[in-house]
Amino acid sequence: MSLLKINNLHKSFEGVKAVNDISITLEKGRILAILGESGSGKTTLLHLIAALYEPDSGTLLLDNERITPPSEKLIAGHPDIKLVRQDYGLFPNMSIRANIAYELRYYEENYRNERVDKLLEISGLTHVQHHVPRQVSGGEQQRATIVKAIAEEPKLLLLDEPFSHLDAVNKRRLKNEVLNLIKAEEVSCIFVTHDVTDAYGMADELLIMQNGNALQLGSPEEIYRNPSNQYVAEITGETSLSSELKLSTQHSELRTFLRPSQIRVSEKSAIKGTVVSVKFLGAYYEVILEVEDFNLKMYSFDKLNVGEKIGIKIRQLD
Ligand SMILES: Nc1ncnc2c1ncn2[C@@H]1O[C@H](COP(=O)(O)OP(=O)(O)OP(=O)(O)O)[C@@H](O)[C@H]1O
Repeated sequence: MSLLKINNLHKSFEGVKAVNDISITLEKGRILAILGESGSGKTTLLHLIAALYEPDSGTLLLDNERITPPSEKLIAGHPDIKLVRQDYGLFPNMSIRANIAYELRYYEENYRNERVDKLLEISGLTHVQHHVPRQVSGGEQQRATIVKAIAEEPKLLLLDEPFSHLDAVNKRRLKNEVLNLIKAEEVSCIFVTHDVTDAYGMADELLIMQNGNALQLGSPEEIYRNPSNQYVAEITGETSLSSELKLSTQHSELRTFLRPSQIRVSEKSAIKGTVVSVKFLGAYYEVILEVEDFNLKMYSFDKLNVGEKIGIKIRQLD
């Protein structure tokens, strides 16, 4: 069942089309990532969904009811939609527990205490509940901000660059924790990011934006395998080659891009290449191979040597 329906949404600022004719449907319980580089319109779209910006045109429905735009309300926003901004938004002098309890201040005390206990538990913050925000880590602050936002059980949680402050290890950990939180609370979620690795493993759906336009919407896997153009291919992962592929008539059906993982060593293959460079990347090596007039990027678990001639096979992604 669809929770959010956006049709032909437009928003311009002084002639700049920040959001240009965007349509999205989000099913209940799903997680959508909006991916785009700086200035592509991600934050504007999030603010339109949160009813914090006035759309120029288009419709927004939550559970089949129109999301009332700011011009028709005294206070902008929607009670069932919570937006978590890039700054943490915690009260600095209140404990983590008090920060979360504040969201439930209008509820009866017993319910409030029980709910806060549950939120602390599912966010793994029970042990730091009496600390003020500066006494906890960045990841813990971010989790506290997110549980504050879901305290009142919103239907839709919007996260603006939720992982941008964190180093790689903490980012991986927080992604798992946020995913568990969202699933435990059965909340639907839209988050924006400029880094596709934030979306992989977390988002059910992915929207690629550029200059206010929606370039492609689909599952991360579909888009990775079948990007609609070179830009989408590049923003969703590494590409092996950026110009037209004319390696062999046998492969003429291949698209104009290749993923490094499509290229495999095959001694018997008629396609031969020379290793130009080898980079150690931890679990694998990144190898640049000169094939005919092209430089192809591929991955190898075995160390290859610069100057070595190898045969390669190109496989389809789907
Ligand atoms: N309040 C505003 N007034 C004028 N122009 C704006 C305003 N908000 C956004 N814009 C413009 O709209 C376009 C989209 O901006 P937006 O902040 O939505 O992009 P973004 O993808 O979220 O970027 P970032 O990743 O840098 O946050 C940009 O060209 C931006 O300069």
